[in-house]
Amino acid sequence: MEGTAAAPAAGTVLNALATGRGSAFAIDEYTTATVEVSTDDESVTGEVAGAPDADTRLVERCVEYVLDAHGGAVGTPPAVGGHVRTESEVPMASGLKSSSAAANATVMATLDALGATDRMTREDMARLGVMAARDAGVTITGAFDDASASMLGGVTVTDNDADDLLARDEVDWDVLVWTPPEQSFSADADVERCRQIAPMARLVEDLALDGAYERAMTVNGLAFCAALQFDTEPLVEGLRHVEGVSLSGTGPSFTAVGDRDALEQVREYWAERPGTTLLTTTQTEGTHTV
Ligand SMILES: Nc1ncnc2c1ncn2[C@@H]1O[C@H](COP(=O)(O)OP(=O)(O)O)[C@@H](O)[C@H]1O
Ligand SMILES: O=C(O)C1=C[C@@H](OP(=O)(O)O)[C@@H](O)[C@H](O)C1
Repeated sequence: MEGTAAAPAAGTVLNALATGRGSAFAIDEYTTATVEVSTDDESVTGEVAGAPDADTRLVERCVEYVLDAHGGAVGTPPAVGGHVRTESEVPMASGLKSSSAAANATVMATLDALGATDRMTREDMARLGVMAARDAGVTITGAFDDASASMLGGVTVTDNDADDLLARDEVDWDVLVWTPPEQSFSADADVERCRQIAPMARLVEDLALDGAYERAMTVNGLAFCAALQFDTEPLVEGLRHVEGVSLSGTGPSFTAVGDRDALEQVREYWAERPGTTLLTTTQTEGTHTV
């Protein structure tokens, strides 16, 4: 029994490391998971296409959680083990929510393999991936902001302490992403410095809950570049042409949002920097079976 699902990456409106409240928006770049479940082999294994040394504990834990909850729900005999393989357009540990996309795709693909996608709401599928991310140690707050944006599509605002969805909205932006060649694992972020800018994070939250996402993400970008010691110059370059520009997550990627012509101009600055630039769009459908 095999199932496949694709989950979008996301960019940041509000990084949750300061207050536990975060906001993110889905973008049209995907991680795909294919899961084969077994009724006799109890092992759960994982692989990442093109990255033989990648840490597969997150996606294996996702398969285990779904099998525990629903392995016996549909077929007899029950599914007791499985193998997951992910393929990704999303660079790992670059601030573009590769972990949330991998978890969401794996949870939904496992349910698909069991013929059980109607047994959980999509919000709860995202919560299961968050539990797995906490177990695997790849997150600070659980990152329900990123997980919910990737699972539901559009923009979400969340309370990551309670895994509570405070708001969801749909936006239609072009999105420019600059990804420097370095990696920055969320689990290694300087949380103490982030907490010191909590008053700014609360302002960003108010703006996001009022629907002023672009202004919100720009304030987020200035505040978190300061806290996490990233260069603010990419933000200043972006603000010449668009209203929304930020460091994404704990970096090192930056995103800018607006219309295509303006983003083409920003791309000229960002393309001078090491790494890659990508023009994409927001995504409203969220995670889906393939
Ligand atoms: N395609 C994938 N397949 C399996 N696990 C993945 C995949 N992408 C990311 N991960 C997991 O997520 C971790 C990176 O998470 P994180 O540091 O939060 O980066 P990001 O900001 O991209 O989410 C990786 O070490 C790995 O455990
Ligand atoms: O681990 C976490 O709790 C978080 C990591 C950050 O994202 P990245 O994983 O993209 O760095 C941040 O934006 C998010 O709000 C919470």
